[in-house]
Amino acid sequence: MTMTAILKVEGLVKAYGAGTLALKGIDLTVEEGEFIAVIGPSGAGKSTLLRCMNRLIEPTEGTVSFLGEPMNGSKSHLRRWRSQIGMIFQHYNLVNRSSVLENALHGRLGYMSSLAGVFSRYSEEDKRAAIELLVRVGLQNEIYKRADELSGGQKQRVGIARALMQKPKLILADEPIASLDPKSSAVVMDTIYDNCTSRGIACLVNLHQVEAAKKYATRIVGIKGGEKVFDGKPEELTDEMIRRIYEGKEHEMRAKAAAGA
Ligand SMILES: Nc1ncnc2c1ncn2[C@@H]1O[C@H](COP(=O)(O)OP(=O)(O)OP(=O)(O)O)[C@@H](O)[C@H]1O
Repeated sequence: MTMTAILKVEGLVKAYGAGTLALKGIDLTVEEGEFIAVIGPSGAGKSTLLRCMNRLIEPTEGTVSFLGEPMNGSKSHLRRWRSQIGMIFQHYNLVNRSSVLENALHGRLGYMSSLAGVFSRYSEEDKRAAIELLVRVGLQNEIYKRADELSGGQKQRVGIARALMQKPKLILADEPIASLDPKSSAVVMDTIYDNCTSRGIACLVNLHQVEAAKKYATRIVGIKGGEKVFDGKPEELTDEMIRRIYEGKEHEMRAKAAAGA
């Protein structure tokens, strides 16, 4: 049986202005059911890669295809594309003065007409689904609180519920636990992992923490200086390879591995 590629990146190059070549020709395919961790030192290009995948950043060269279809750059295509890819951010990107429930419902915006979206006219079905998801991520007592009343770990779980509300085929998470303490990090990673695997959602997550990558990922991709230097199973990621990926920035890896342990 051949697996369907969810997302395919070919020859991806990103230059910021004239000076910085952040990605130097990356090829990467995300298959159905995969939970991929992208690791690498700061400045390696992890965020740039993920943002090119969702077209938050325009690649300089190369193609990105989603479910076999290359992104054509039109507004309607971009809208449809983004509605099927859930995003989870390091700093949560919630609307602070809105309720937890409203923030989760924002995941439906990509599927609504602009007018219904402007007036937040969510269907009863969407509201029930949002409440169900918020219960599932452990926020049953926070549903009507304002987002800014929550702890970091709780905010990130709202971010997860919002992404799941899109009923996405793929979730892209950009350092989802970089701002969290170890205990909240574990809860957030468990929540992402359980929900993606039980719903058949592929996931690609940028992580600083090598330990967390090894614990959750079905596949690990190592990025260094804008190039893919490792792509394999967690058990194939040797200490020597980890040293190579973080060469010259070992302090970062150790500090962050400890935080993720
Ligand atoms: N908007 C930008 N303008 C110019 N250069 C940028 C911009 N964003 C990123 N860069 C540069 O591109 C390179 C890759 O950055 P990127 O943020 O993708 O790395 P990263 O691996 O995600 O790092 P971190 O773990 O610190 O977030 C770095 O050299 C960075 O300085």
